[in-house]
Amino acid sequence: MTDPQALPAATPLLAVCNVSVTFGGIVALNGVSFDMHQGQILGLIGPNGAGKTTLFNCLSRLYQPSAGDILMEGASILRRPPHRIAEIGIGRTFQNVALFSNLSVLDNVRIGAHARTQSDIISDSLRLPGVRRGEAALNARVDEILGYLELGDVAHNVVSGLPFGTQKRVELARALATEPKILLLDEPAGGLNHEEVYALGDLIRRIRNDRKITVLLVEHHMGLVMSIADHVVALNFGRKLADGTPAAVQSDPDVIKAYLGSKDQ
Ligand SMILES: Nc1ncnc2c1ncn2[C@@H]1O[C@H](COP(=O)(O)OP(=O)(O)OP(=O)(O)O)[C@@H](O)[C@H]1O
Repeated sequence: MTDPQALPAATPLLAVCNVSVTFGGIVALNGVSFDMHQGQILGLIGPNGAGKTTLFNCLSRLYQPSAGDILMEGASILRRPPHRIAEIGIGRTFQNVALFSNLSVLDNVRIGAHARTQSDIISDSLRLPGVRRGEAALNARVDEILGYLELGDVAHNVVSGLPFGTQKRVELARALATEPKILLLDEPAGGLNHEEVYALGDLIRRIRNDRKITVLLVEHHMGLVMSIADHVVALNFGRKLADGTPAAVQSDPDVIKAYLGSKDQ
């Protein structure tokens, strides 16, 4: 967990600084900047093609910006490969659920927890005392998270047989098992019904409140974003259009115009 005391008050947990991304001739992001502070839920919105996924992919290190920087606790993350972002406290979920579908819920969550262990193959195979202690701590962490997300009853079920909404919770559990400081959620409401979206909003808020995890939410479901975000950043055509409280962004004339000109809700 981030200790807010550890950072100077003015240092954001995450800073997106003038980030641009081009694909051939297409400018997907054009000089986008914003800060995220510890404990915030930040909603990233914008009509189709605005650049949300591109930015999300830069944060999770799948894309490399052509200009600009992304700082986590003041240090650039841009030389870090995607499989090493968990080490610095960035966890993520995927739009269409990316679990090991033939493995159990428990094994999927253990894989997330392993991303944070210090063990290596030699000490693992020798079963050194430090490894055994690490395993016990890992098992306790996984059990706690399964309980927290009410997945205990399906812990030994194979993921592919579970309803989509449950699979999404397993993905969240796997991301939480990496003990993130920031959780990046890519359209978590996609494919969920009304009740499930409501429960998801409640869960995201609880995760922030109970576990002190900062959340970045890329989401088309405006009701969800506006009900749980403390801060909203709106993009359009790769540029930042607005940045402020949900109420301020929702009533921003440029945001209204961008949405009225699109097929989004
Ligand atoms: N891999 C890629 N190659 C070429 N162009 C891309 C690529 N990814 C995104 N783009 C383009 O970059 C722009 C931003 O796309 P992006 O997917 O980031 O928008 P978005 O806001 O996530 O849209 P949506 O809400 O529809 O998912 C669009 O013009 C898109 O066509």
